[in-house]
Amino acid sequence: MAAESDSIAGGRGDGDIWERVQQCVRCALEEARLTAAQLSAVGITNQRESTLVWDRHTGQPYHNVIVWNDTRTDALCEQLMQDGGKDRFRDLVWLLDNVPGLRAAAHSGDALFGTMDTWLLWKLTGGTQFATDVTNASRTLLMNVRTLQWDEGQLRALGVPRCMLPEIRSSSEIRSSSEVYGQATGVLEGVPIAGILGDQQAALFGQTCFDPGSAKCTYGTGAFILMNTGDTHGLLSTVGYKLGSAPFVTHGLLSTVGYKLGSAPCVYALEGSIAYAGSAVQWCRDNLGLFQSTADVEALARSVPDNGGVYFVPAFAGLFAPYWRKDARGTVCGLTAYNTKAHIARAVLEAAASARAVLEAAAFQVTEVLSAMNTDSGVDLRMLKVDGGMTANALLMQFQADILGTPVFRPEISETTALGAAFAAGLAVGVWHDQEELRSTWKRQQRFAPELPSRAREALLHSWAKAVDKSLDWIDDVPTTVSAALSDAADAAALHASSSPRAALRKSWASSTGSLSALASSASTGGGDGGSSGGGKSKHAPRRHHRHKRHHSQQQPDGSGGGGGGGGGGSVGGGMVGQGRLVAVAAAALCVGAAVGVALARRQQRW
Ligand SMILES: Nc1ncnc2c1ncn2[C@@H]1O[C@H](COP(=O)(O)OP(=O)(O)O)[C@@H](O)[C@H]1O
Ligand SMILES: O=P(O)(O)OC[C@H](O)CO
Repeated sequence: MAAESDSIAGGRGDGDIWERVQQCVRCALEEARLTAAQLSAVGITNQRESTLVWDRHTGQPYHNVIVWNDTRTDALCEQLMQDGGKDRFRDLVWLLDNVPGLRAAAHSGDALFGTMDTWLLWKLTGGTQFATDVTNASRTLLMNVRTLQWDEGQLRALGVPRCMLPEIRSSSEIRSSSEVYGQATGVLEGVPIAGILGDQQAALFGQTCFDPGSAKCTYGTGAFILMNTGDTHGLLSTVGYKLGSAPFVTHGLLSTVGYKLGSAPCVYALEGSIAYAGSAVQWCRDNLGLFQSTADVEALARSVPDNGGVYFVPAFAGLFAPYWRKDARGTVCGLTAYNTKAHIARAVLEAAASARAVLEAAAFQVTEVLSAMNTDSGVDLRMLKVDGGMTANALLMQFQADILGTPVFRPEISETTALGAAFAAGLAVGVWHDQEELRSTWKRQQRFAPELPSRAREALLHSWAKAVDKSLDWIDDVPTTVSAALSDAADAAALHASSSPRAALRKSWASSTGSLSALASSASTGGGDGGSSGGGKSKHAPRRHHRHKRHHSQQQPDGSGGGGGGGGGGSVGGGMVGQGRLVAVAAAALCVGAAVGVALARRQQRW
């Protein structure tokens, strides 16, 4: 089924993923000058929520992968919410509803469901092992986070047959060869697969955030902050609401599974997710052509002393934590009346100020999530451990510390996600003896201390909050482009009944200027040219009730879209020296949508 066109956001052929994972494993082995036979164990870590359904007999997927930030299932979510649920797992239900014959195949036991870890485990073991770990299972919202088993009530409510779901196991099958996930075949022939962790939980583990209150932020495509909350699912006192077996929702954060080592109690975590972080930098590079490579953003941003009053809210597919607003859209604020079109053209070409704003946006978002976390957990964060591709950017890291008012620690190994998977697998087979030993391997590469006076910090946060406010309330039932207004046949009658496409566009414009009622009335008399672009103290757009039926401005013609282009090029690397005679190398094979952390054991060699 990989023949269907693959868009970055809309899905990927499974064949691509499997092929690329094998390629990356080969590359990792080659670079490390090792053979599979020299490996002690392999751990799998993966982009979470991304979903695949395949035929158990042929191994053929029924559909492309639906990745975590795909918005094609928005309408389904709306429907589920109206039916009384919220945050229910949507991707599998969408597939069951939309792929011809899939529901019957699911009920007959022919169709298997998995997140990418399950798919890779199944492929690596020649189709003999069908399992997932608690962290990945928890992201489907089909698992009961207390019993750590599939929730029968939830399955019934969503019409998901139990027989298509994998067995749920721990994240690290500790010290028993009979308990590892399975033995690999093919490219990793004979190697025990001994650990599985969703990528963000793997980073938490790789950062050795083992104590309650310790937290990390991974800056990749999105940015994900996880704080260890201990072995009791204990945020009940601050719970905002809870529905079914879905995680508890507090201040826009999710209580989720952190990791589970063998038969030890499960460790939980509080999570704040930000949809666009590194992907906003990619957007500047690819869609605006502001610079050649993502690393160039730092020099461009450093070429101006500050953001010049420009704020950029990358709400391309709405805002995730702590807002969870699907109606928000990307916004650039703070352009002044002094700017001419020449300034705008120059700004688009050089974009120094906005490049800085893009970086700062990531830091602002993380700061907000951490502030919500402090409130919910009752623990004040004293330091933040960071990892992921964006942490190469020292300007961003310094700004993060400044705006947070808390030191930021960058480790020697920034591919902490792969490292965490290697740790989980290595623990299982005895490469490391315990978590204390893992903790002792964590090395700081740089500490970024906050330098910004609190007065300045507060001023910036104030302006950021205003910018966020301006990004809200953008998407409603009215199309925002001429083509959407004209081509939406289903809406034509309604539009003609109430107004014209011209009026619809004016309405969107009015919303953007915060003067909806004035413009709506001028539209009805045929007047109004969009109003003044200049001064005056603009008030915030009036809040309206939204039904969010369609997201015209975001979706692609195929209904996909909104994704941030998760994943990215492969990267292989990361080295560390273990205690004693064994040296462990975490080799990350990052593919579109999937990553394999390989724990390699080798004697007396430094990497
Ligand atoms: N020097 C840099 N400055 C800012 N962003 C960067 C830099 N280098 C990489 N990035 C961003 O980091 C992201 C890749 O990080 P990575 O951890 O590999 O993400 P993922 O695991 O989601 O694929 C990309 O979105 C890229 O734009
Ligand atoms: O695409 P990433 O690497 O930012 O991570 C995706 C997360 O796993 C989504 O839950």
